[in-house]
Amino acid sequence: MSRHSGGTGELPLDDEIGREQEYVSVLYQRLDQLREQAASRLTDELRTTGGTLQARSQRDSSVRMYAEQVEQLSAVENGLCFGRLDGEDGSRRYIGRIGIFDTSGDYDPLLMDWRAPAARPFYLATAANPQGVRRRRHLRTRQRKVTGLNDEVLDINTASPTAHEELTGEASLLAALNAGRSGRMRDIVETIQVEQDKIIRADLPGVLVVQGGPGTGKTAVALHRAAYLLYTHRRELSTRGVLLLGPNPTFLRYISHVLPALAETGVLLRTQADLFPGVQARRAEPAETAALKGGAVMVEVLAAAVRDRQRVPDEPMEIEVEREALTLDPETVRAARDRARRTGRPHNLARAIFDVEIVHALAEQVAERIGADPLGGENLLDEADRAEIRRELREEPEIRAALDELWPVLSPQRLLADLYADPDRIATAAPMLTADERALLHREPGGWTPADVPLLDEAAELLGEDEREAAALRERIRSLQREYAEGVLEIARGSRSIDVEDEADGGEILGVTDLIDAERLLERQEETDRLTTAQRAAADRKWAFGHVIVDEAQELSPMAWRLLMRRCPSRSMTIVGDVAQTGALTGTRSWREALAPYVADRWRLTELTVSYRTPAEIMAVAADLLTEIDPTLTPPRSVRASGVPPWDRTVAADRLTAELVDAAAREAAGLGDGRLGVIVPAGLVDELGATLTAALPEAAIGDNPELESRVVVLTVAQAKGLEFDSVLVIDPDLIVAESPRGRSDLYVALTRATQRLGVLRPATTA
Ligand SMILES: Nc1ncnc2c1ncn2[C@@H]1O[C@H](COP(=O)(O)OP(=O)(O)OP(=O)(O)O)[C@@H](O)[C@H]1O
Repeated sequence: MSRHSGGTGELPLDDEIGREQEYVSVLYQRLDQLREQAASRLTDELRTTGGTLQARSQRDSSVRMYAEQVEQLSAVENGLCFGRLDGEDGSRRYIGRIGIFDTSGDYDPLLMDWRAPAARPFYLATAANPQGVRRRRHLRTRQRKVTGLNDEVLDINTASPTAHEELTGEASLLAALNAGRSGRMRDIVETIQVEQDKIIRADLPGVLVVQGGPGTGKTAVALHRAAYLLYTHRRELSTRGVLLLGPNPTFLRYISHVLPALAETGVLLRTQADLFPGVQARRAEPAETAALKGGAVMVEVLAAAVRDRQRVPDEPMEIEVEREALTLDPETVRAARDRARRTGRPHNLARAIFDVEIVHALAEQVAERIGADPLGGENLLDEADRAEIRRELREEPEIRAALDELWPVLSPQRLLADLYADPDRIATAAPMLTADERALLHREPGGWTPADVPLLDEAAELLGEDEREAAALRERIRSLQREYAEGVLEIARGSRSIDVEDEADGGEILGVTDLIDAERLLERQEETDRLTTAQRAAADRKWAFGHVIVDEAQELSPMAWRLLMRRCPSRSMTIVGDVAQTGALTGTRSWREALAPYVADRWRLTELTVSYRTPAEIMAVAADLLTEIDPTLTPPRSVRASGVPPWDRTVAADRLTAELVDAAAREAAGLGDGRLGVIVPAGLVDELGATLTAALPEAAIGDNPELESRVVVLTVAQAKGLEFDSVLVIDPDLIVAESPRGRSDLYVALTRATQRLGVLRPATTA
């Protein structure tokens, strides 16, 4: 394989770039036309009023379609076209982020979507297996300008002996890997590698596990797979949606630009904390409590907690109805409870049965009293009279209060808050836990933790939906619709629309936002649901996604797996993670164990083996640690060396802060346009963060730090999945000591750098 970063051997480089520029300029002209068309159609649709219900519904779909088109066409502006394939048969195909056709002629493809089957040789063709390709060309562009190109001629006879045969587009790949980091993840669409492509394009059905060491591109692959699946299975997935679950909000922000840049806006990005609609779980709690709540034992605890709310009184209960005393004895209540339980319905739905039984028993008492024959004959009331008595009793406030006390209708939040707040309730529901464990569950109400979310979901299943839940869903949908309507207007305003031109021409046509505001647009959309699938899915706890992708999946607890499986009854899932990086106590060390309860052994394992992030010098340090974590695990192979050996310095404990400030300032000065990550023990983050921000005002710190800052101070939990050009790891021994899976945490910390790593440790005084 021969490669040319300059000329192609056919034309001088400048001429070749000039020719590519002509082609790329045509593509951008077409992109502009398409965007303007979509924007003007959107504006037209928004102006349309009235009509039949069907006409309105049609218009609403058009509004959504054109709004999405405008967004997508704007998102692919950068790097629209990045490659070219020259076939052995003389054919030429340009590859890019979306497909563009020549509508003036025969609908020839001007640009082929990278996900189209015919674009695949761009990623797979090698000199040994050229797949009909003579030459692969990578085009480099800045904004709309072609700035360079790299060619690979796929000819086994001229293949360079020094080239890595397993890498495709090596020069472009290395350029991407060595580029400074920006604090936002970038897509890898220009340089996807063979082992990654196979995962991205794997079949939709079934559970696919992607195991790979740090920096092997798991997150990148997960995101590109989402884009590929939406393109290839658009019809199935556009109605059910795709969920991508990530470990924390900082991580989601880090990856949030990738899918839009691939023209895909339909994927719902969420953390576990956000998976119960209406709850934002931001409360903190100790790792042991979270671990306990994540354990499968909580299924039993919650079931018992629900049963505990179905009460049988110890003594007969007196209920006064219109100055007459009725009595509910424990046997009657027990019989009603058993009957309601035997229906197998969720608690809130079984309440109706319980009510019928109790009211029936009380009505019999009333009937006995008022229908008794003074002559000692049969009761004088017939069935119709008794039915009337039951109807009246059901309306009696005293009786309703008694029923509410014995079998209250509960929301998941109520059940869980009451349980946590009361040691007696915990003791009744959790006899299988130790006293210490039970004490961990006890807490005052006020907010939810991420570990509570799967429990709320479990509780919702046990309790069943009640009217309030349905009403809350309607309200959430309405508020989302309002946001959506505002979003559409933003797009119409932001796009280059005909309104502006018309006005410039002195025309009288009003701009779209003069004609309608978000509230009115919302009203017009009331009858039909115009939300995107992702938005509706986010609002609805029971939504069944078409595909679920989990990143950092090793962190999920058994309770979180249960929740996720409920959201994906089709079991079409991509599970991405690294069992060597597990930080959570209830996280998994074995995919088999985690998945067995749901799919037995019906899942496929794929592995990524090459680290694109971590240079060989840093990987060697991490590999030693990996052997300590689990000698059977193999570290990934680094794709490159940086030539910079990592350093590891021990300093006097009282000098740690000063040395950190010096090292951070030194690293920051040499960063160029890159980023520095300072990873510190959770127990020191406030103290060291404060010192560092005082010395380096550009440093960011906090629960959800700004990753685009040049220097970011974070804990390992926050750094999960992220990367920086240069990384400082502070007090590794404390990182190990303070966390339940300490060495795995340190492994994560040591593998975040793309170029340079330094470790600072305080000397022990012993
Ligand atoms: N084919 C590729 N071309 C260019 N860059 C790539 C490629 N594959 C991976 N990378 C880059 O390597 C880095 C690591 O990728 P990613 O974050 O997806 O790895 P990961 O396996 O999820 O890592 P971790 O387990 O540490 O979270 C990213 O900067 C990503 O863009």
